[in-house]
Amino acid sequence: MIDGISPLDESAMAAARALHARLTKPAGSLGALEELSVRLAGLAGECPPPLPEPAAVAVFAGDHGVHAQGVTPWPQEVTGQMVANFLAGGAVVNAFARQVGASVTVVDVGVLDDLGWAPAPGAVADRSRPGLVAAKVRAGTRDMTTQPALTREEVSAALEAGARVAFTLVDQGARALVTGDMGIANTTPAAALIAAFTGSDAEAVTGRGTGIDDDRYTRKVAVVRAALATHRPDPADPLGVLAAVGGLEHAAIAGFILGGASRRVPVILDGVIAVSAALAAAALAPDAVGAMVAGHRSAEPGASVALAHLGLEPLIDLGMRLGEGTGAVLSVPIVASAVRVLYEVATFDSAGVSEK
Ligand SMILES: O=C(O)c1ccc[n+]([C@@H]2O[C@H](COP(=O)([O-])O)[C@@H](O)[C@H]2O)c1
Ligand SMILES: Cc1cc2nc[nH]c2cc1C
Repeated sequence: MIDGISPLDESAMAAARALHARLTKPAGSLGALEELSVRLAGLAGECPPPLPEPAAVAVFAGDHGVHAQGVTPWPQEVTGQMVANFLAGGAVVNAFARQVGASVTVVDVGVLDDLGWAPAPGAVADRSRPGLVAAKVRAGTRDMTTQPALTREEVSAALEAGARVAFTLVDQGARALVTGDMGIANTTPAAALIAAFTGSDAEAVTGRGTGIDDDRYTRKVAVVRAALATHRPDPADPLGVLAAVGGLEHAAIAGFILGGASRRVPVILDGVIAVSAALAAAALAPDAVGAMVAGHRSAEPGASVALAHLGLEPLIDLGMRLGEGTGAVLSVPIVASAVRVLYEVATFDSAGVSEK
């Protein structure tokens, strides 16, 4: 899969730039949307590229051993409880997805709760619950302050689970993939991943997550710093970084991004968890960045550090810090509009509009 991720197609991008020059608008007047549509043409290898519809959100859920260090005020069981809420259609991501016509798939890669998947003794597990992909690699990570959060084998399994979800959604007709995450405490591994891949200081990339007071924030920065000092993760070894200080949803989202990139389908990134995973995906396959669209700028400081490292400008900035895929889902109509211009806008010639 990684070997199949190749650079953007230069001739399709040149065709999109040439088409933009003939459309009835001043050159450059659509700002970032112009370069986005050019990039999507390069990704698809054709101009115009396919409209990025329908979009499919995958919410990857996992729990975290580092929760024991007091990095979040929320109890761990909220992760599993929110999975149930997603499946019932009652979370913010469900409302936003309905607004833009996107599907929501929930993927358990590491929730502590068995979510009803553990078969009763002697019974065969019923894995057919709608909307939930049962792909638990293990029930939560280990505490990264005392040992590596994951083994390399567990990281590989989560990467593969994420890629499989991307392949399935594309096979089912999705033309844009949207990353979502749910995991109480997961902004701590996200910060550690961003520090490891960008070389930034722990304090510059650690934020307040769901919302924490100054005491807890100080502890959270110290936890990130201690984990990095203990494991000294090597950014040239992305699996090793994910194993040392990552999370199962972070690894699965990295695989999801790589899966989408290998199918040359745009992957719209949500907040700090998604962009920390994107750093791992880019370290594994640098050309995967061509498939990444930064849906929004999360309020978490690490998100901006990661986006700058990836060279991505987010489409919207509403001060959001929810996760679930919510910020990325809001950007789906913007991505679609960028492409629609290439199909529907008249040229100066066809519309009889004078050029300057
Ligand atoms: O997407 C973001 O940038 C984001 C920022 C802050 C919090 N979150 C969400 O909040 C949870 C993690 O927050 P915390 O404080 O427990 O680390 C997890 O479920 C994330 O989806 C998400
Ligand atoms: C209620 C709640 C909803 C969430 N959605 C994503 N992260 C979350 C964290 C909490 C605490």
